[in-house]
Amino acid sequence: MSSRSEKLKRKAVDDTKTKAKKARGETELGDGLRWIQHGKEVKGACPVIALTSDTLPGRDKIAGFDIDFTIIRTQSGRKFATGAKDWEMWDDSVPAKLKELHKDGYRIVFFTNQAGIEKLKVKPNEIKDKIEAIIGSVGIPILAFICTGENHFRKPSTRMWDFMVEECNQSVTVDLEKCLYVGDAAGRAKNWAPGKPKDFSCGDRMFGANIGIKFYTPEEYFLGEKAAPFEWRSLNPIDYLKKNPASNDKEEYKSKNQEVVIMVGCPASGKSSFRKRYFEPHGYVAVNRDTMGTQEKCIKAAKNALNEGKSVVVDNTNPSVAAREPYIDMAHNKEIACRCFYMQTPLELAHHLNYVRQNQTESEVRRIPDVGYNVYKKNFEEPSKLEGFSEIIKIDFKPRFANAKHESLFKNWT
Ligand SMILES: Nc1ncnc2c1ncn2[C@@H]1O[C@H](COP(=O)(O)OP(=O)(O)OP(=O)(O)O)[C@@H](O)[C@H]1O
Repeated sequence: MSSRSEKLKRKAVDDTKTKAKKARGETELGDGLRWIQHGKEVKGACPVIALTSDTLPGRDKIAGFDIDFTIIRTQSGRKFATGAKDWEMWDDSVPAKLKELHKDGYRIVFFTNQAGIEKLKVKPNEIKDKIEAIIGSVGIPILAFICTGENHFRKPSTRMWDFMVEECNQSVTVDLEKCLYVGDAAGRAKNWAPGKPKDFSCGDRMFGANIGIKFYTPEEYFLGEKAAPFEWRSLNPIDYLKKNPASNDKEEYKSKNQEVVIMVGCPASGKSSFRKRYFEPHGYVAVNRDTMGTQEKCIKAAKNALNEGKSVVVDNTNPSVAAREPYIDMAHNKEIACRCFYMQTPLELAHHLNYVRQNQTESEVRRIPDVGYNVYKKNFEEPSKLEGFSEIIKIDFKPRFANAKHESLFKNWT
């Protein structure tokens, strides 16, 4: 056989082996590195794709890095890469610095939010190929965790980190004091350095803070620049709790007489928690569109409960006069009182609670998107006694925690 046909044959065998490896989720990188999927699938997509290894020994020191505009930048100069090959090192110093960390006993780990995958704007293979190429070019084993959408694992949630230390570090305990995280989403304002644009978010800095490890921007870490000023851009949960310590009040809101209670408040302002705490234990029947499906079903359920002599609590956002009217009419027809409980939870806090709730749930239930808040704002009409309420009671938010996990999630930046 000619040497050319031998070469072709060898290449065909190699290609088949590579294909088989790829089909098994394995890479050409060695060290047992292979791609896995993690988390419950939603609409056919897994929330996390991860490059992990069962054979690499675990390490107690983790150096975490965001990828885009931290480890690499686009070669094209665009904001978003035009393909798997559109990248170059963010700075020439990056590979040497990563190698040095590796030599010093750190496990290098990439954590990247890639919501473009869920939006079908970017293919998982494009990101995977890019990560493999980066690792190949640095020449050390690196783990990688890709969050594929706006799900529970998205930074600044610590879930990708938790999964990495709990299940991908060969049971070696991580020493947070020695760990660090580097990312460009650091909350810096426009012109934080001459001509620099505003950071698109503060998510990387929050991610580091939520884990409880040191955080650096790429400029600080790779170029040795001084720390630039920044803003968190959302509720400061620790400060909030200092100013508003958790309460364990014994307030009572129930009525001795049959009545209709209408809750009013934006998404995640705490309405359901409130009615579960103060009304349901006293036999009030809750009607709620999220669980019942439609307004018609809520109205029917409310009528039935009232006819059985029970009190009813309408636990919807109820922003408008029109949304509240059918329930006020029901109360008037029955000649019973109708009270309005109007949540005063500030919007920024409700947004925070929206994320707390997402992180509390093990299921795939996600936070209410911004559009839910916009619809509420658009339809909002301040509740008034002229609508027929016997009383309007404004409820200030008081933190109360069901358990330690709830409290610790509340303390996370979101
Ligand atoms: N007083 C509180 N202290 C601490 N956390 C709270 C409190 N009230 C509610 N939360 C948390 O805030 C999140 C949202 O609360 P809840 O589901 O009660 O809001 P909601 O107004 O009923 O939301 P939606 O309108 O979307 O149904 C939950 O994670 C809940 O645990």
